[in-house]
Amino acid sequence: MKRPIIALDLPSRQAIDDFLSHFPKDESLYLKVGMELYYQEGPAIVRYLKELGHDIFLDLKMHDIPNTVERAMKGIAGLGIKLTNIHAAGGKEMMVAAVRGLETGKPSAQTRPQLIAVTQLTSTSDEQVKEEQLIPVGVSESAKHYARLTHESGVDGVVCSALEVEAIKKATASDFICLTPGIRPKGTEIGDQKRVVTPEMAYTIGSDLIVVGRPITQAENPYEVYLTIKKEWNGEKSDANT
Ligand SMILES: O=c1ccn([C@@H]2O[C@H](COP(=O)(O)O)[C@@H](O)[C@H]2O)c(=O)[nH]1
Repeated sequence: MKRPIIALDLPSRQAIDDFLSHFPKDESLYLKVGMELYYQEGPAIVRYLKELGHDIFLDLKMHDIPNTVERAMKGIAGLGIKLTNIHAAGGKEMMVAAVRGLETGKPSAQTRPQLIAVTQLTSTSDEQVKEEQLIPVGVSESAKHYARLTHESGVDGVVCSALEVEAIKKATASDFICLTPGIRPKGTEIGDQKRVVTPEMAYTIGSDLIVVGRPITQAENPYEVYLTIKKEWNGEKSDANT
């Protein structure tokens, strides 16, 4: 069964321990360590979560000059993470350098972590793309364009909204990874996200991976909500939908 990736947008190891105490100890989770946690706890938090038996998506969204990104990727390639990311807006040269950094930095016995690039953040609206980024084609076309550049750079996939998955796979390849945040079960608060779908829609559309944060981390019973989302994301009817 596919696992939704849980975004651990929490401030400390103590907060993580409290959160994970809601889950059975022997359940292996796919966890996202993002900027909030990594900037507080550093690489030790990744090693800690791995020791507990979890898989890690290290979401640092690197966006800098190619040399800096290559060296940073080289540094994280040995952490044993499954997946990490960059911003496609950094350009092809930067994306190629990121892949090279992961390849040269990985321990020889390991496969390199998968790399994906953010196209347009799921918190970005069509208006914002047109008015603030001065991209007249709008958010969906812009996301598709960045996905093409990402594919041409030898990167494994993209972060996009599930709303763009079909067009992106058509423009790249069916096995090009589409990871989609902006997941909101029916009736939950959207917050700052703009391009959202339910877990069930993400399943129907064909997202390869979904990331869910606040609907799980801020729930009264996180494990129950996690299981409901996991069911829907695997195409099973959940009680919430019957
Ligand atoms: O386009 C993007 C890229 C990354 N994210 C990250 O996903 C989670 C979503 O959290 P929610 O609480 O479910 O909104 C968060 O960690 C973001 O940094 C994204 O939302 N959109």
